[in-house]
Amino acid sequence: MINQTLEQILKEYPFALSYFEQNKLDITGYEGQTFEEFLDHFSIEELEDQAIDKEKLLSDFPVYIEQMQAFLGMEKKNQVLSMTILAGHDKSGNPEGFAELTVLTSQIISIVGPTGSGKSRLLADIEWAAQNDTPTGRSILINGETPDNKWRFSSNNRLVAQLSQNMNFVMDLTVYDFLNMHAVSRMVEDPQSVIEKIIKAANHLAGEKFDLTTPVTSLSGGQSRALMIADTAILSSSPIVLIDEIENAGIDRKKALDLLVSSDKIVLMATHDPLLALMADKRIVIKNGGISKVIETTKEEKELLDKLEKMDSLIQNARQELRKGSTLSSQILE
Ligand SMILES: Nc1ncnc2c1ncn2[C@@H]1O[C@H](COP(=O)(O)OP(=O)(O)OP(=O)(O)O)[C@@H](O)[C@H]1O
Repeated sequence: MINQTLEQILKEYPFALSYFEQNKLDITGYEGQTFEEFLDHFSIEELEDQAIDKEKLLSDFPVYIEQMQAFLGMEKKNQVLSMTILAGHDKSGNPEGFAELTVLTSQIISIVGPTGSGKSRLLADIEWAAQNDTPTGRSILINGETPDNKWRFSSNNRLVAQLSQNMNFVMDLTVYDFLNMHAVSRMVEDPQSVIEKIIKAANHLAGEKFDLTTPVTSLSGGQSRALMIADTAILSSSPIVLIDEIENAGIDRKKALDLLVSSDKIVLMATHDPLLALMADKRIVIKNGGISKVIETTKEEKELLDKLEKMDSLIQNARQELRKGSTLSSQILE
């Protein structure tokens, strides 16, 4: 907030105007400046004449905003706009090959590296919002600051939604019951329409269709994945989605990522799949437990991705034909 202009602050917190009024501060004409810049425009004489205590005004301001928010019942809950990883060290104790990495909402970051190199450890550091208290020594910032403890200790305010490879349901519910339970616990206004939206999105991702009456225990691996991704994108309050390998998930991976990104999530995925790795905006390369570098996906790689996607769809078609019991011919390459 301290870096926001007065105009931005008033847009977000209209009641801030009364703070300025109470303190007899006329901000007219200074809307494009920060509060500190505005206070800096007073001359020493003016500060003395008007008994303006700059330091106190600045430090009281966020407290006032917080108190007013709580009073008005509009506490900011899950507004995460960015996540920053501050470097730690690899398994041998050497510093990581980057200093800090900030990821914004709607960005996708892939994590690549050999088996056992520490991909899951990085995801776990993020999930736990590490504060130099895990084997890697990394720290995680949210919106540029040390995260509030609610992210670590509250079950309602989960920072991270994990989508892991195995999604085996053990409960005896229909898809409708499952979604309804989630919608009610999230206290959404119109559960019915949210449920409709999720099942539609899930079927858009899944190879074989299913409906609300299907018991969750009889969903295929791909269907349950699709359901969880749609549920996470549409109903979960967690701003960060961590995906551990979705290569063989039997879903349309591109559509799945598009859906998550369109819901303003920060998406990080550990993967060995070139298609997924290149769909990301950046990729983190892990070696020996440390991030050795962060690569921005190049224009050439994005062009290559187009070609790889075409090759991939040929393979998918071949797979589809085999499933149907067809005999394959070189025609599938056309
Ligand atoms: N910087 C580090 N310092 C100390 N231990 C680490 C570090 N990074 C990872 N480890 C440990 O190394 C082991 C392997 O890491 P991890 O399971 O994250 O690898 P992975 O890349 O996810 O492997 P896979 O691809 O097989 O899933 C874990 O026990 C993890 O806690």
